Amino acid sequence: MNVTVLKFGGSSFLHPGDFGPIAQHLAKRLAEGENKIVAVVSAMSGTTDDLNAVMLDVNKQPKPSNVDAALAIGEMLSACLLEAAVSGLGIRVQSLNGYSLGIRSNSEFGRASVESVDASPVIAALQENDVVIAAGGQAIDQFGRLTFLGRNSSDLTAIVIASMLGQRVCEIYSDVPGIYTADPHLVPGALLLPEIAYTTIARMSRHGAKVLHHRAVEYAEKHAVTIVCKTLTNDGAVTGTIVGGHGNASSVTVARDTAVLRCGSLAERDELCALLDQHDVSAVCIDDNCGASICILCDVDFGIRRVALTGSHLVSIESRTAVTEHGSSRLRVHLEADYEQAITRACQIHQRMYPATGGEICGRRPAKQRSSSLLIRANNAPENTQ
Ligand SMILES: Nc1ncnc2c1ncn2[C@@H]1O[C@H](COP(=O)(O)OP(=O)(O)O)[C@@H](O)[C@H]1O
Ligand SMILES: N[C@@H](CC(=O)OP(=O)(O)O)C(=O)O
Repeated sequence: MNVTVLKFGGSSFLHPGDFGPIAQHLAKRLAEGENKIVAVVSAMSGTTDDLNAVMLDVNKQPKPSNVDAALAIGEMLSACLLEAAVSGLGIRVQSLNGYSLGIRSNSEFGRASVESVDASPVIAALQENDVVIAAGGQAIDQFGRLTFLGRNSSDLTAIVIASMLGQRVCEIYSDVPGIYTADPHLVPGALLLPEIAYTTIARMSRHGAKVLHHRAVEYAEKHAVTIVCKTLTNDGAVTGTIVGGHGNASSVTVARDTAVLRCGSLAERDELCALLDQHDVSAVCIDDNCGASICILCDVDFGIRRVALTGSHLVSIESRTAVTEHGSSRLRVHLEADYEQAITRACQIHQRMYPATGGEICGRRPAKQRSSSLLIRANNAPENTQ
């Protein structure tokens, strides 16, 4: 069966009124001759954070399984709303969520990993309908409990579905047309990359380029799915970047709210680094005059929970923004306590990499942390410098 698989992220759903234009885009694609469509959706912008905050209002230490079930509601709602918008156009449509999608994960709540897939529920839904909407970022474990695949993981759901349906391409829509040499909302001179290799964007993503989820990219590479990054404009869909086997460029990434864990000893730090690596949590080792530390770059809450389970006696946990230079042959990571300072540094690095892009005023997002900076050594980087 020839199926078009697309994903719309939370940045596509700022208001309930945003579901209508996306439904119309799907209708247009069908009218132009496409056979069947699966549209994967994320929670509306801000919803996952809101759901998390509500949980914490009720219980400061909720059970991880409880949190996963609550967070999945954001995507379930988006799926229902897009289904409503599509059915309003007279199109046969059905929405599916983690309970009915056929994606099975392990039970690592908070950031579960996909273990197996069964395409038959999606295929059955496609036989009865022209459009199937899938709630992203969720699965069930072996006991039928809902699991959350991690922040920004709807990309992963889209790639998993494309692969399980035997499709070679997956379209990912966002508020930006594709992948740039830096976050275009923060660095004005950022350049759009027409193509990029899986490994390059996966590494950028692990260091904060949330435009694509690293696990989605890695799954796509393993299952030979080409990712086409797009954005929907008033004049239709625009393609920005093709993610496949080729394409490399220097870039700068910014990861906000990373966690710096100060450890009691070097040996403890190295053990914890190995543990995080084993659980596929991106982290870098830090050697500075404050002692031995680790910086967890993404899946931060999940990573901290894994560390806590070891009973390690951490000296402290601090929040930092990590700015990473992805050069042609090495990575260089800088930690900043002040977010604005981090953006300024990202702009300076980018300008050094691409002098022709000029020195426009950097993008600004509200400052959060007090100022200070650390220079670190990356455990998973070709070179660790300051
Ligand atoms: N290198 C980069 N290229 C493009 N966008 C980036 C990059 N780094 C960070 N971003 C950010 O990623 C955002 C898109 O990701 P996200 O907000 O998760 O979108 P969605 O909700 O559509 O999944 C962009 O708005 C941009 O600010
Ligand atoms: N619940 C996810 C939704 C998601 O995947 O986000 P997006 O597709 O907007 O990056 C999150 O906010 O983490």
